[in-house]
Amino acid sequence: MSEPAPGRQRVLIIDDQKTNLKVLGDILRQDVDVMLAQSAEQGLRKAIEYQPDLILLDVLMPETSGFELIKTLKHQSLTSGIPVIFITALNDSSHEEQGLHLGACDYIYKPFHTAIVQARVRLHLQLARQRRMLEQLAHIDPLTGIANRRKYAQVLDLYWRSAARQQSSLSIVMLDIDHFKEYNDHYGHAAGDKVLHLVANTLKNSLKRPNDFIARYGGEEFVILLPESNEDGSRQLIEFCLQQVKDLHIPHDYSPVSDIITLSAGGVSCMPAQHQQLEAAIKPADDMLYQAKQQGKNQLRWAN
Ligand SMILES: Nc1nc2c(ncn2[C@@H]2O[C@H](COP(=O)(O)OP(=O)(O)OP(=O)(O)O)[C@@H](O)[C@H]2O)c(=O)[nH]1
Repeated sequence: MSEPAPGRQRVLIIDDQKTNLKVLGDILRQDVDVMLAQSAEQGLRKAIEYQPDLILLDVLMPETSGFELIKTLKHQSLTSGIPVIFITALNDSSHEEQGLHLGACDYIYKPFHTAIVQARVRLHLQLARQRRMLEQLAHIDPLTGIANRRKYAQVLDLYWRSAARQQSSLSIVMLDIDHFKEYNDHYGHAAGDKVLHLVANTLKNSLKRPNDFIARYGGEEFVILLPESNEDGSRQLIEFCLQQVKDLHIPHDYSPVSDIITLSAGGVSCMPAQHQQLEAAIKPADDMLYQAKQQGKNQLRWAN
């Protein structure tokens, strides 16, 4: 399956009848990238892998019905947000009610009218796009443009569970700009805002892997999550991040530790266990940041 064209939305059509797949595919292909699946199992796989913007789902299919499949889709975090339109020969109100009750956003009877299918698909894609934009806005810190604390909480939960399942290491790092109050007091709040933006984006651009994650934790504090990264690799990367910020050479004549903007950081690498408390696992990173501040700032401390 080829990659979809950038910017184009994707629709996954799931129907056991090849002719239905072809007809529906043909009428939508002009507006969107179309993916086809001939069974519920194949549809679920493609929904997880390709994250379509919309699913058109037949109800009557052998083995697993559309009603069964939508229950699975709505229960999985990776697919629960994808809108589903039923398109079915079950053209009575009780089935329509059941489909909508199970979480479908629309219900179209077969035989269908081409123009109506196109119009409804367009409408739901537009709603999906608006929903995605709102979600993105709700997860971005407006000053720095990086993820905010709400997004961090979600990603941490996701990474934590995934690391526990795969028995892999997760590194958590807290970072804080040194003597930022003095910076604000002497250079002004607007200049402080610019520094926050620059530091946040320098840290972000210093991360290497697609799943490395940074958020603004609050004020002048940031948090970095490094999944599948052990202590050595994580420490090296964070030292590199701190150096990248120093290399900006942002003057800070009122910092007792340096004449440029520096950061202190505290990190921990852990192997999450299913029933371990998340808060307890993060605390060492906080403690290490505190230690770094106490022991002179402008440094990284790592929990043993
Ligand atoms: N410009 C600006 N300043 C902020 C923002 N959020 C928090 N701050 C400032 O960050 C400063 C944090 O001060 P402190 O918590 O005393 O920390 P600090 O001066 O960096 O001292 P250490 O952390 O011990 O090095 C305060 O002056 C806050 O007003 C922001 O969005 N913009």
